[in-house]
Amino acid sequence: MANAFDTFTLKDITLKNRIVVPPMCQYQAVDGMPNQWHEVHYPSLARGGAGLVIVEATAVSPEGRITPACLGLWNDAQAEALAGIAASIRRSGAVPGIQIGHAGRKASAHVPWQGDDHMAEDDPEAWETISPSAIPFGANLPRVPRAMTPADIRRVQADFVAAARRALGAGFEWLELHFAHGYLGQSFLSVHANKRTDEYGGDLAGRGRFLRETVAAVREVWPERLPLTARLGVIEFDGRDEATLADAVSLTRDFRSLGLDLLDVSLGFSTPDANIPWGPALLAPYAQRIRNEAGIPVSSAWNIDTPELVRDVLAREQMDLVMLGHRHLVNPHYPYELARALGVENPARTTLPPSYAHWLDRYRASDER
Ligand SMILES: C=C(C(=O)O)c1ccccc1
Repeated sequence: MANAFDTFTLKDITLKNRIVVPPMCQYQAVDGMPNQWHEVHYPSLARGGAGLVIVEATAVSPEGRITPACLGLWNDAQAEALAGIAASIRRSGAVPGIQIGHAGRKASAHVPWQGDDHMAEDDPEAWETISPSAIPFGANLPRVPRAMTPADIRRVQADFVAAARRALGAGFEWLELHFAHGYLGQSFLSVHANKRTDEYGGDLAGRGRFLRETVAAVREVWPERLPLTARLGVIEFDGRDEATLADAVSLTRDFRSLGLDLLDVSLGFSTPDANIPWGPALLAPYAQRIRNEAGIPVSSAWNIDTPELVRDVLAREQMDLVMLGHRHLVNPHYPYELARALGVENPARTTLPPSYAHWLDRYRASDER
């Protein structure tokens, strides 16, 4: 039975605890390049005590960005700049991870606080969107994407492989393929987005082919000794959940046989009509099902909002790693708060750098006397 401050070893990487800062888009990049925003954001989070910090969705090509302000890993200059981010995460005490992805039909959008919607097709900043089929997401993202040709599929898969190579060269030690949240990978799996009649559509074997092939191709270049993971929407809350979950278990078994080391269990977000039952640790039961039925370690996120929920999802073996995004944005030192709440001895020394722990231990706060 694991607890939040147990170590976790996957291949040659050992995390000092089960706490993960999940990828959370910052929408602060220019031409895919990180800048001072990211140079402050990531080490600040890493200093807080999490075992793993995963850099936000980083596009494998310019058209794979969600917005013009998304990070990219399609050229060497971006890789070089991201190497500095990886090093700063490691220097700050966490393992550096990165999520690479392609936004598919959700691409070419304004940043959330500027509309969160598709840019007009004649907007000079906009670009063509692609997807398995010419079916729009709808709602705030109504643009009809171009249906991908086999050549597009091969090109995008090659872009994932090139980005993985660059991530390795940049010093990242944990790679997550973004196959969730209605982006390109999820769209291939989704019956809402994929109506192809060729080998990349139809039954699960067809709808899963892009994802399986991409896992296999990236595994070829990502060293066996480093964790290769994927974030997958295992449920859509669209009225066909049992079918989606069964597909997700089957596909995850395939991923495992292709060399995937862990699945990051998330939501599909493939349709604007989803009826998501937001609530405490809402995905934990589905994470447990994937963990048990696919026989693979899992992480998961979404409303694991209290120390008691963190304690319980690990104690119940519903997941191996907890992804605490909201809590870290509110308090980058959340692991300290978690350690105190869970009764960990010496919470400051357990979670924070000596420069902080020294003061907290020597001059205790009035509520700690
Ligand atoms: C920007 C997102 C990402 O990178 O996955 C996202 C999108 C929808 C829900 C949560 C997160």
